[in-house]
Amino acid sequence: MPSATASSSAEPKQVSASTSYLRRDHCRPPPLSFCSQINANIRANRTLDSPYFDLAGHIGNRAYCLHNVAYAGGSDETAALLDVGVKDLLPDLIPAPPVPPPKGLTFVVREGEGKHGLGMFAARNIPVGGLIAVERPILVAPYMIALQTHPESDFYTALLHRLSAETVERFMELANCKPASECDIVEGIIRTNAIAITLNVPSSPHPELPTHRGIFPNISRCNHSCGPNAKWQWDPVSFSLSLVALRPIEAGREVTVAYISPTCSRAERRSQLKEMYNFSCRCEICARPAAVTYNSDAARSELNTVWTSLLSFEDWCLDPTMDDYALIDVHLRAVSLIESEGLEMLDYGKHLDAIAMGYGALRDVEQFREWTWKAREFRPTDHRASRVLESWILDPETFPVWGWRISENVFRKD
Ligand SMILES: C[S@@+](CC[C@H](N)C(=O)[O-])C[C@H]1O[C@@H](n2cnc3c(N)ncnc32)[C@H](O)[C@@H]1O
Repeated sequence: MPSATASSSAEPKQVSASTSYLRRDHCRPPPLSFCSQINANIRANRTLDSPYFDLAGHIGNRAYCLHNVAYAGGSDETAALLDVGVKDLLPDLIPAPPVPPPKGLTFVVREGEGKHGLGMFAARNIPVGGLIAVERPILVAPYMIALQTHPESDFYTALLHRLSAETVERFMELANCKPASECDIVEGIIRTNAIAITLNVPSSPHPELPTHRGIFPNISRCNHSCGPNAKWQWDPVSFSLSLVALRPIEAGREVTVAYISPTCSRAERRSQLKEMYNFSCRCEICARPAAVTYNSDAARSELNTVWTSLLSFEDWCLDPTMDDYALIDVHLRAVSLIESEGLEMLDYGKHLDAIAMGYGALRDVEQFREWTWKAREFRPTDHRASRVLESWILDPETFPVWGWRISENVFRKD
């Protein structure tokens, strides 16, 4: 296993773009009982928004191809298993990432003290919003390919044959949390390291079509934390995944992401991680004493519903019977819970914006400036937004909803 890997040192061999088509009999539907089980799961999954999903129909209409993605001016290599229709919709040449990879060494991959195997560690101080890595996937496959009757591993082996020896070696060095009794090594590596990505293709009438999984040479090395200090950002146009800091990360600290939704209870999180990735989570949040965990579970459950129970800014502006601080207080509470739980991934920036906006609507110059500054600090790399926020700090009266909650309330109809 590599002991240290620089973000800028990956130089895989270039392979020419090519496509080969798989025989259609690879797409025979699975047995009925299996279909009903998958149908029930997909129909119940509200994020897929597919209440009438029919697996047999889905499989019957699918034909897959193996394809080497071609990148403009780049040396990255990606072997992809794609639905033929999806492949036809992708451009022949994928453009460069909108933001170039950070210059110099931002991380190293090494063993940590936590006995999590290898992990990513900050090689220098990284500010909030700082870019830690930008990478192209080594492999891409549809999220639903597990449903083929043809052994899944055959597809993956065919994909690996399309990559250079160095890239295959890097892939084979990735962690495998699956026992041999469950699947072969290649499939185990994919299931351990896959990150969900969405391709730029229309989702209707098959909402599951854009969803794929990608394996990344370094970013897949990130270990999990229930209070992660970084997040993934996938750009479907440039086929690139960025790793971005959610809090300042000191040099030498481990960079972590959340593999699962962090808003469920400690027990639920641990059971999901055990089932999906076969590990007992050793993150700082899980290691806290029982009394803290009790409050933490309650805080996460509250954060899970904060947006659904929230009144709108317009309603708050309109209703003179409502407390002036009703809306701001909800967002202040969310910010305090997020900070104590290390959950900046849960719309922290949106809560900061809402608080600043609320104080602006109340014409509270001091608080407006303070919270607009916090909102600006949370997204230092978004230069356009920073300029706008700075101009409002300098001259609050230029803020578009300045004073809307008081006196000449523009929403009030009477
Ligand atoms: C995607 S890999 C991460 C990189 C991996 N540590 C390596 O050596 O390549 C996922 C595996 O890392 C380990 N892991 C990740 N986060 C962990 C955590 N919070 N506690 C314990 N083990 C963890 C588990 O073995 C898990 O199956």
